[in-house]
Amino acid sequence: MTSLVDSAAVSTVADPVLAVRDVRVSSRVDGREIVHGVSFELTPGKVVGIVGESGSGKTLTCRAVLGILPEHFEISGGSVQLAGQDVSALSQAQWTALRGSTISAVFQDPASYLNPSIPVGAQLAEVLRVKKKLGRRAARRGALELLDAVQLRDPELVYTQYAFELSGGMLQRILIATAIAAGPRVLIADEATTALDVTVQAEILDLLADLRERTGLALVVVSHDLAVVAQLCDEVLVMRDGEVVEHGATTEVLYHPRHAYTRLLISEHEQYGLEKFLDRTEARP
Ligand SMILES: Nc1ncnc2c1ncn2[C@@H]1O[C@H](COP(=O)(O)OP(=O)(O)OP(=O)(O)O)[C@@H](O)[C@H]1O
Repeated sequence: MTSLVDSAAVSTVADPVLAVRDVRVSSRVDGREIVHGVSFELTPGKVVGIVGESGSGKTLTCRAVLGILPEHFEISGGSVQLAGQDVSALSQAQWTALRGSTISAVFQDPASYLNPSIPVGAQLAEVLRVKKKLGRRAARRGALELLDAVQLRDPELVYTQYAFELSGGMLQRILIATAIAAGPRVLIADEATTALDVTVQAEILDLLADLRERTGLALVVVSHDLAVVAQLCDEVLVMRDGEVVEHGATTEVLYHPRHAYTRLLISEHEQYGLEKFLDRTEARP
């Protein structure tokens, strides 16, 4: 049987799956620009991190890339190319088709994305029915396989459970399973581990690293936590007040920060044990 999870072949061609070029986001109400030009590229299996304090524009950047900006914001400059396609030309229907199957996202607070009155397995199976056009039995089988892939013990039991019966870490795994159900090439994780305790957070980060390794999934990891980025990302963008103040290889940015703001973020994180993650990053081939 072909595995749903492993079927996304790792491309050997390093064409970017996502190319964000000088993206600007402005308010439609007063024309004020809030995000002042963000650029980065993702090739298969690459992980880019976006860090910065609250309100620096990380989420608006992600929403711009996902085509889900709040109503009173618009992309006012630059371009987003997804799998070679300029997204500004997409209709709503085309966007709906791409979301899930090419680009997907997980956010903080997984419980709010699940229906409390339907077992989580049925919700996951529904995604497979809609997005992958699977029949009822194949969708159930696929859902169980995904629950297993996100390392939930006893997928058969979890399949039948409701959101309120599951811990935050389990719910986040289910959200990740849902997000990768249609085999996207890019996953945006926006503060996806922020609400979790440190041990569970580390497990979820390992899971994302494992998915990237096995499926070539490219990731955008948004976090106010530099340690998260240090653990997972090849490249990092540091944002402040809607501006990218520094962008480079993670080890460069974290070991040789050029901008005073990056140095400040690092010094604030030292008390939380950033060095531990930096060691891991350095050890990576
Ligand atoms: N729906 C919205 N309505 C009005 N202003 C918004 C909205 N979303 C974001 N903003 C404003 O845009 C700016 C950037 O916000 P954004 O959510 O992108 O920041 P962030 O870096 O993701 O912060 P956080 O870590 O708190 O999520 C902030 O000044 C914020 O107040």
